[in-house]
This record gives sequence, C-alpha cells and structure tokens, in this order.
Amino acid sequence: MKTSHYEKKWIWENKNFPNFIYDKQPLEELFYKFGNLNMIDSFMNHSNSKEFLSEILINEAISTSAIEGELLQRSSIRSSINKLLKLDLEEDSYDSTIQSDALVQIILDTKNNDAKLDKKRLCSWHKALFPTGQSGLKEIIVGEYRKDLEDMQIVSGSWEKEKVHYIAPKAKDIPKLMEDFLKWINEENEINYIYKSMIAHLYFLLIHPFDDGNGRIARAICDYVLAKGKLANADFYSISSSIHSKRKEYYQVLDNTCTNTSLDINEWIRWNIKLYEESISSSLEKINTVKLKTNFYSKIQNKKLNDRQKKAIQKMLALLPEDFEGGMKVKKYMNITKATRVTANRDLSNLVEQNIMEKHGLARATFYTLVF
Ligand SMILES: Nc1ncnc2c1ncn2[C@@H]1O[C@H](COP(=O)(O)OP(=O)(O)OP(=O)(O)O)[C@@H](O)[C@H]1O
Repeated sequence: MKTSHYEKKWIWENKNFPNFIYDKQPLEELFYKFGNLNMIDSFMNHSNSKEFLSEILINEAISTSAIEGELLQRSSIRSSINKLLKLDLEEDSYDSTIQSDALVQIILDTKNNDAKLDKKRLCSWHKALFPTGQSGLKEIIVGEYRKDLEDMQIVSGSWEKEKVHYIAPKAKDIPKLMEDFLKWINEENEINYIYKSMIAHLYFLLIHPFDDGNGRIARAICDYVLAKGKLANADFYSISSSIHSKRKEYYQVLDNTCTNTSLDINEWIRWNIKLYEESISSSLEKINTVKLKTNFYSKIQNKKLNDRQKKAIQKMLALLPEDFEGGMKVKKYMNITKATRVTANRDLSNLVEQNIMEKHGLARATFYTLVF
C-alpha cells in the first residue's frame, strides 16, 4: 500500500516552533560600538544632537517605508519630525502628511516608550500605517489581525511569473501565536536584547499577523526591543536604514530561514550581527560629520563672506563625509556660483586668507579644501 508523505515546507510547521535554534556568536565588537555611540552621545551639545536626531529619524522613516517601495517624501518626513518633536529646524516648506506623521509617531513610540507591547499597541501602529483603510487600491483589515480564509502568501514578480517565497500560518491560528509572541516579548528572559531584537523581528514576520504592513511593524518591534535594552541612545542609530541598503540580502536570508524546518536560524542571526555592526558604525560616522559641520559653521559665523562663497561652502559641506571630489576647483566654483574666472579666483583667495580654505597644487591642478 502506498502512503502519501507530506513534506514540511515552512519553519512554523515544526512542532517545536518557535523554539528557534542558534549558536551564541561573538558580540564583543558590537557591544564596543554601542559603547562608542554612548560616549559620543554624552559629549554632544544640544544643537548637534537636534540636527543629528532629525537626520537619523528621516533616514529611518524613509528607509523602512521604502523597503517595499512605499515611498514617502523626504520633505514631508522632515516636516513631521520638526512638528512632532518641536525641533525648530529650518524648513523650505511645511508639508507633512497623515502618512509621514503616522510613521514618525510609530518610530518615536518604539524608541521612547518602553511600556509593554500588547495587541492594542500593535494594532494602533497598524491603524497609523493605513489611515485610509487601504493599502494602495486594495481595502485591507486595519487595526486587527488578518482573517483571510485563503493562504497568506509572500510573493514577488508579476502575476504570470509569480514566485511564492513564504506561506504564513493560517488566520485561525494567529490569536494564539500572537498571544505567545507577546508573552515572550514582555517577559524578562535570559536572552540578551541584541538576540531578542533579531529573533522578535523574525518571529513576528513568520507569524505575519496583519493583512499588510508586517515588514514595517516587524522592524519597529526590532527597534523597540533594542531601545528597551538601553545599549545606547536609540535616537542615534537606525537598523531599518541599514536594512534598506541591503534589502536583497535581507530577502534572501528570510527566504532561506522561513524554509528551514529544523528551526535553525544561525544564518539570520549572523547576518543581523553584521548588519547591526555596520549600522552603528555608520551612525558613528554620521555623528562625526554632524559635529564637524556644526563646528565649521560656528568657526565661520563671524567671518565676512559673500553669497557666492557661502553657496560654495554649503555645497562642500553637504557632501561630507565623502570628500568633495577633487576639492574645489576654480571651474567648479564658477559653475556653482555663476561667477567669472576673475571673481572666482578673488573669492577663493579671500577664503584662503581667512583660513577657511587651503590651497593645494599648482596652475591647472590647483584645488581648495576646507580647513576644519
Ligand atoms: N521569505 C520570507 N519570509 C518571511 N518574511 C518575509 C519573507 N520575505 C519577505 N518577508 C518580509 O515580509 C515583508 C512584506 O510583508 P508585508 O507586505 O505585510 O509588509 P509591509 O510592511 O507592507 O512590507 P513593506 O513596507 O516592507 O512593504 C517584507 O518587508 C519582509 O520583511
């Protein structure tokens, strides 16, 4: 007699789900970087941190919403941040939208409110993400777990060439799975906050409890757990921004993990450790840039500069931390300021005299760099 054998396909089909298996990895480097971030934070002055805080938040909001292509305008996000945090930043226009306000509110809630996570709070994030009750043109269940009778599939590609990456657990099982998830998130367990944030991100994605927005909420949960761990000021780093720049890898690791029915999540953990390290390094680099810029601005505050010189300096500062390629050349200065060659040379010499720029090279190879 032939017996049919069902081959398990998805990680949650293992009866021990969610008892994930992973080896302890070395975390010293990561703790060291978090420590550096903490140290810099304590030396930051108020104006430095205001500018930096807005920069980090803008990148975070744009990145997390752009992972699946739901793009928000940088100016709307900046405006929402300015409004919600009362930062008093200079703005070209005030054009925050319901969507940008909502996203910034969720990010701030994850970072600054370490109250327990419960269904109500998760559902309020979900409602905030979909204020119109629609995802694109599709109507979705908002502020409540999904109730679909059909499979919840994660697919890519056009409908003719659709690829199914993952099928999440059935809707009828979501309430119990989420109850267990929330209990685990809120309890004080042995596991450290770094591992816990990585596992929480994955665990939530695997349950995929909502009709849509699961990626954004999973990344918010990851930030929430890390912020709760108080490893460093959560306002000063953003894991979501780093995921955005590595989203191809992110999807690949998720694909590999969601089909690993042995519950082994080592690949996910290793990938995330690298990601966190890079993310903190990039925050450290950004903080240094902001400090450099702010110090430079205070250095030139009382100098006599014409509008052309200010414009050229701003252009050079905007390109930090990467160098202004090849330094400032006379020709470049002429392009930026629309000045004649004689005026450009006179302006640049004046900047050298005031110790704002330094001259290098000779004749046609002459270029100028900022003196910090
Ligand atoms: N193979 C996979 N297994 C589990 N989760 C996955 C897999 N591939 C992608 N994901 C996650 O599912 C998310 C997409 O789910 P959903 O559309 O509900 O969320 P979303 O927040 O609308 O997505 P996003 O803003 O990222 O669009 C992705 O962002 C990613 O986090």
